Amino acid sequence: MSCAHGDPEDGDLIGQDGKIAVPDHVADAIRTLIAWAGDDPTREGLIDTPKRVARAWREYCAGYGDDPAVHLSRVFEEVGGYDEIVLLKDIPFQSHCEHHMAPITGRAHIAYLPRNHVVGISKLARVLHGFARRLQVQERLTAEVADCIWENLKPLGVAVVIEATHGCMTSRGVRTPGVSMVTSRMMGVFRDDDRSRKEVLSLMGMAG
Ligand SMILES: Nc1nc2c(ncn2[C@@H]2O[C@H](COP(=O)(O)OP(=O)(O)OP(=O)(O)O)[C@@H](O)[C@H]2O)c(=O)[nH]1
Ligand SMILES: [Zn+2]
Repeated sequence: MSCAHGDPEDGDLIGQDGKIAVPDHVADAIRTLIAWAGDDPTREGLIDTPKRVARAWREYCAGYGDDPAVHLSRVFEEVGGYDEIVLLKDIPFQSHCEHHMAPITGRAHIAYLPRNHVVGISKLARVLHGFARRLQVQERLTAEVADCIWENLKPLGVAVVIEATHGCMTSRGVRTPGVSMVTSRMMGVFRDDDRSRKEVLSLMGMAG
């Protein structure tokens, strides 16, 4: 599948402008929402908005066309005997909550303890984005990233910590800006061994 970056997927029609053609029923749904929100979808500034919104949502949700495990299929074994933690820290990401389709904006720290091979470091961020570009809850996003690395790299340990703010809490509902949600998933040695967990949390800049 090809949609990791919001590119057209198989079966998408491409319009004369080279962009994904938006089906009428999708544009109609967005027009209905604009009218329900209180504006006039036929006024000049909003005429093309349904198409823009539809394409934006295809981009926000490009992860549905991505199989994150594929990013972990190429591994390197010549690492000079390196057998310590590998950590990718402070990876910014954007997702959308499945309850309100509001933005989730945050940072992830992803670590693993290699067994006998490593993966190209950018691939950890690709796995994160593959799951983040879907409708999510933060707990599931955290678990999916950790499970994907665990199952595909078969390392000795995986640790994923995500800190994020939820638009559905800041701009609506309880309207409480400035709070972040922290979730973590520890597997293998990071779950079973206190010292390993403390070490990885300390490398992540979190009190172990
Ligand atoms: N656990 C968890 N909750 C989330 C996440 N994203 C959004 N939520 C929460 O999902 C809940 C949905 O609650 P509901 O009572 O069904 O919906 P609501 O009436 O819109 O709730 P309010 O946001 O409190 O106005 C809210 O408390 C959100 O803050 C997430 O990633 N994880
Ligand atoms: Zn929400």
